[in-house]
Amino acid sequence: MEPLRPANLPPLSVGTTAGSARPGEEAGREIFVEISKTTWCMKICVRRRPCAAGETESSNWTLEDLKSKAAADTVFGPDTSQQEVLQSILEPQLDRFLHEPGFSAVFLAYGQTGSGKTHTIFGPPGVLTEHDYNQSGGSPQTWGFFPYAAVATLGALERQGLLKRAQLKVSAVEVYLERMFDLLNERHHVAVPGASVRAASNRPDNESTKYDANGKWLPPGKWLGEKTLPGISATAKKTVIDSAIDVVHVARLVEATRSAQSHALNHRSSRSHCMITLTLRLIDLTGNLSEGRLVFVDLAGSERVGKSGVNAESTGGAKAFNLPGRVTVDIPGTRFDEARSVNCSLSALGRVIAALARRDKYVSFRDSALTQLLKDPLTGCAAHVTVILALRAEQSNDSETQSTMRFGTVCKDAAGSSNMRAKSVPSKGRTNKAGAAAGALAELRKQLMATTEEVERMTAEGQDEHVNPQGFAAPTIQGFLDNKAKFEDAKRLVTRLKEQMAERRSELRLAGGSEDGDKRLQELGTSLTTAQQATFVASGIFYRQVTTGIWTGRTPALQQKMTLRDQLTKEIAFLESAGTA
Ligand SMILES: Nc1ncnc2c1ncn2[C@@H]1O[C@H](COP(=O)(O)OP(=O)(O)OP(=O)(O)O)[C@@H](O)[C@H]1O
Repeated sequence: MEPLRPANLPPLSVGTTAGSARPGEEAGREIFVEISKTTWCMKICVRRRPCAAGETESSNWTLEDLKSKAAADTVFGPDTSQQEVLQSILEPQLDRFLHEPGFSAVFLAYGQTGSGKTHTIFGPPGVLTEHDYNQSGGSPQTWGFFPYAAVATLGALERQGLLKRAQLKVSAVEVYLERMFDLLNERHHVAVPGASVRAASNRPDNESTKYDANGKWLPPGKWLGEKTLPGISATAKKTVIDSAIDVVHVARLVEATRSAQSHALNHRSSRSHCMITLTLRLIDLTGNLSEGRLVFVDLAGSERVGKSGVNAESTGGAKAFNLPGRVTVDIPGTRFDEARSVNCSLSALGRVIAALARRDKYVSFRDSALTQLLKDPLTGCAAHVTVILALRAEQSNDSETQSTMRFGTVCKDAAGSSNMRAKSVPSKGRTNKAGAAAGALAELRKQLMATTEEVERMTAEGQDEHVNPQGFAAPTIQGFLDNKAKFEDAKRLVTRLKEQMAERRSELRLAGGSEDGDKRLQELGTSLTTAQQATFVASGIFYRQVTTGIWTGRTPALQQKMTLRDQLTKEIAFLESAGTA
């Protein structure tokens, strides 16, 4: 594998991640330094985006005003490049992540719609491609926090010969209309006990709250007509990433599956909050296992519904792309509900942070799915939280700018009381309190054996997916199996074609060409339409056939056990390859 540390940035200031190993550095040693004490701290930074091409609107705000009003530690003006922001904000935390076992940091991008949150966390539209990566010979200068951090981490591990004893995993969860979805696992619903149900039912004024004929509360998924998703899991899937290309694929999958919508203020507006977690697990030379995390949160944009052209009659909720066969949401008022839901959850986040700042005994994390999701990263003992306040700051956005600044001051207050809280929040063992990897391995093997037995038992009981041949002629069964295979192939093809279109767009952009009239893009577009139609038809046939009783799906309980078995197997393989067997 090629060294992955981006060549176009100056060396990291600490440790061994830049260039070759330092004199005296022995592979695997320097990274395992002792940290005497971890603290919980919060930094605020303001990033003002430039006006879009063709816009000339002036602003009432100087950078100094912004800094003092938001109580910010750092301010970046419209001319600051992505690289400068990365170097100033991300790199110091990245250094610690790489050198202090168990170090955790959170980056929270907050701001009005279209202010540059996704730009900061992921990058501008269309840059997350293999093509861009290969052309730049490292992380492209435009890449955002998440892809840059992931690639830099892999590069550092490789240079230090630690790839065998380290594992980098990523998970991505979206909060959309108070429900959580796993973006790396076909948008399966991620259940966090009590979170979404309480959040919605506690708010009688919430437009998103609906009831059935008996007055029973209906979760949004039900009234949106969404199918029950198979395999609801308690936690999001963690995907192992081994190369820059894996990072590109993950980032693009997130981009493609996230709920997005075009409106007057942003043509690729994220209508959901998205949390990406990079987990680095390391086994040191004495066999101790540590786990550090970098958490990137791209919050959905707060919006004044009138400005974005959304009202109670607006139809067509966010489309989750890349989901062949999934029912598209198109319910009157859905976009309005989205805006309300986003604004409610951001208010809940503000209240939570304010309560933390006041050192309240009770902090209402359960007010929204977002705060439930952020509870762990925000209260972790080793968490270093950086809030990036993204701004448009032109005159017409004055009230949004004021409101973003207010969020900054709330966070700053919380930062002031952080030391107190750090003592009262118990550590979840993610600091350098490393467990012995060898002991963990023995425990995992025991768990694997028990889980495998469970899977076998449940399969023998008929809980795995199967065809029910009774009452069906052989050609009918064969027809069903053929269509099922066609459905799965078509889903894969749709995903591949979307990736190829993104690649082509990037090539054209780099070559300074236009997408209009590009033959290759048109061909891909036509193939995509055909593949989407095939998926739609096959999914219709599949679900109709399933209602005849010809096929029984796997039970969720067995699915969970099988997922657990796979995770345990991978985990054991990792520990064994790290030499702790
Ligand atoms: N600092 C910047 N420099 C150049 N372009 C930027 C900058 N910040 C944002 N943009 C551009 O502005 C547009 C909107 O940005 P982005 O999608 O990141 O906004 P957002 O805050 O995530 O909005 P939403 O909340 O609606 O999802 C994008 O095309 C993005 O590339």
